[in-house]
Amino acid sequence: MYNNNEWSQSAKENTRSTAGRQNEQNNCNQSRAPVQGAYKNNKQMNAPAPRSNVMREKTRNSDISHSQTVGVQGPVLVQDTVLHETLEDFVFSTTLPRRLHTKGYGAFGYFRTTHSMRQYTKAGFLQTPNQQVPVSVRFSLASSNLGTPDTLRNVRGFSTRFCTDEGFFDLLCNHLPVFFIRDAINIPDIISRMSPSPVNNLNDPERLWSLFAKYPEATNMLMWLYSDLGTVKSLRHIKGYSVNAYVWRNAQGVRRYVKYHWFPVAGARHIDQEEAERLACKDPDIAGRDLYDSIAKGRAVEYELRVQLMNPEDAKTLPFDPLDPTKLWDETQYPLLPVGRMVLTRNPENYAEQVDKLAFNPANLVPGIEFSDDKVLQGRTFIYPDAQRHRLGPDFRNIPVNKQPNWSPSCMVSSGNGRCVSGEIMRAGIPNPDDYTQATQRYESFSAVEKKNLASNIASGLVEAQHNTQRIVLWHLEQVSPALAEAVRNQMRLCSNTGRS
Ligand code: HEM
Repeated sequence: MYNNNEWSQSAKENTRSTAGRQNEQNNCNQSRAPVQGAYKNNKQMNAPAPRSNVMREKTRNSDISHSQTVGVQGPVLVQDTVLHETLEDFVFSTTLPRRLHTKGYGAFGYFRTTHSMRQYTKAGFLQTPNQQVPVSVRFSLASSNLGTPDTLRNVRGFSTRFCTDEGFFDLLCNHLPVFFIRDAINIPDIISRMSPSPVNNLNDPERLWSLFAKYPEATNMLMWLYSDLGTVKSLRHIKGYSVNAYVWRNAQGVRRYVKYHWFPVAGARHIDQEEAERLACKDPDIAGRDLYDSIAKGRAVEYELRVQLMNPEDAKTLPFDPLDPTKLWDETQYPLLPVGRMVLTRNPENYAEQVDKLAFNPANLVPGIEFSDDKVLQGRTFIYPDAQRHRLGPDFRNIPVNKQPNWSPSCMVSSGNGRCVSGEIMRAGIPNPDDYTQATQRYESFSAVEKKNLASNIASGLVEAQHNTQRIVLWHLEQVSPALAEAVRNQMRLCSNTGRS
C-alpha cells in the first residue's frame, strides 16, 4: 500500500522509467531495453491491497485504489484528479490501428551483406561482404483486424527496416510476389471489396468475388492467393517479395530495375485450407506464437535476401510491362543474385512501443536505391507517412523507434534526378496489360494435387457469390485454362449439392 508520498515518488519514477524506456527503445541500438523497472512499478501500483489494511485504508484519502468520495459510499468527486488521470491514461494508452496490415508481430536482429552489390548500387550497407546493420521486422496480415486468425487465407506482410549509416532503408514485402491491381488509384475500391460489408459488418463473399470479376489483372494474384500458398501457419517459413520494382543506381549513375526476394533459410512451407480452418479455431495466434517461442528458445530465424536486376531498356522488348506489379520476372532470364542474410534473434519486450509504433515507409530509401515508375509504388510514396501522421500523430518521426539522428525532409532520397522524361499528361492504362499469360503459366506449373486444391479453394468461396459475379469470374478462369474453369464449376456443383462451402 502506498501513502501519498510513496505514491507520488513512485509515479515520478514511473514517468522517468517510461521516458527512459522510450529513449532506449530505438530498436536500432540493439541494446536490451531495461523495461522491467517500469513494469515493476506498474504492478506494484495495481497490486490489490493486503486484506488487513483495507478497512483501515478505506477512511484515508491516501488510498489510491479507491476513488475520492463523500463518505464511504458517497458520490465520487469531480475534483478527483487521480481518478481522472488514471482513466485518461488508460483511454489514451493505445495508438490507432493501421488502416491495412492491422494484426502483426515483431522481431529484431541484424542483416549481414554476403555479396558486394557495388557494381549495381551505391547503397553504403551493400558495398562490402560482412557489413552488418541492425534490423527491425514486422510480419502482418494484410487484410485483418486484431482478431483475424493467423492461418486464414490472406497476404502476409513482411517489412524490414535496415538501420544503416545513411539512414533507414525500409523494405516492405508481401509473402506473394504479385499484386491485385496495377494503379494505386484503385486501392480504395479493392480494399473496400475485401472488407466486411458496411451494411452489417459481416464478410460478404459477393464483395470479395466482385473484385476478381471487375479487375482482370487480379487473375494472376487469384492463382497465388487461392493456391495453398495463401494459407500459412509459420512466419519462419514464408518467402517475401517486394512486389513492386525499385531502381538501383551505382556510383557511375547507371540505373537498373530491381525486385527483392526473401528466402526462409528453414524452407518455405504452407498448409491446406482444411488445416488452416482447424488451426484458426485451435490457436488464432499460432504464427505469432511460433515466431516468438522460436526466438525465445534461442533459435534464430533467418532469411536470405536475393535480387533480380533488369536493364530498363529490356522493357521495350518484353511481352509485358516489367513495372506492372501484377507480373513476375522470369527467373531464368533475370536470375536471383544473393545479397545477404537476415538473422532475427530478439523478441520485443514492449510491443506497443517497439513494434506498433514502427512507421515503415517505402519512401525511406538510401542513396543508390530509388523508386521506379511503377504506378502502385508511386502511389505508395506519400500515403504511408500520411497514414502514420494520422495513426501516430504529426510527430511520428520523433518516436524513438522512428527517430533518425538529424533527420530533415532534405534527407529523403528523391528518385530519378537527372532523368529526362517527357510526354502528354493523361490518365491511361498500360499498352500491354496481358492479364492471363502468367496466370496460365502459374496454373500449368502446379502438380495435380495443387490444381485440385486451387479449384476447390476458389469454388468454396465463389459458390457464395451472386450468379453474375460467378459467371464473370469463371470467364476469367476460362482464359487461364478451360480445365481450371471446368474443375471450379464441378466443385461448385458439389458444394451446392452437399450444402458445403
Ligand atoms: C497503392 C497501393 C497501396 C497502398 C495505398 C497501401 C497502403 C498502406 C497503408 C496505409 C499501410 C499502413 C501504414 C501504417 O499505418 O503504418 C500499409 C501497410 C503495409 N503495406 Fe501497403 N499499400 C499499398 C500496396 C502495397 C503493396 C504492393 C505492398 C507489397 C509489398 C504493400 C505492403 C505493405 C506492408 C507489408 C504493410 C505493413 C507495414 C507494417 O508492418 O507496418 N502495400 N499499406
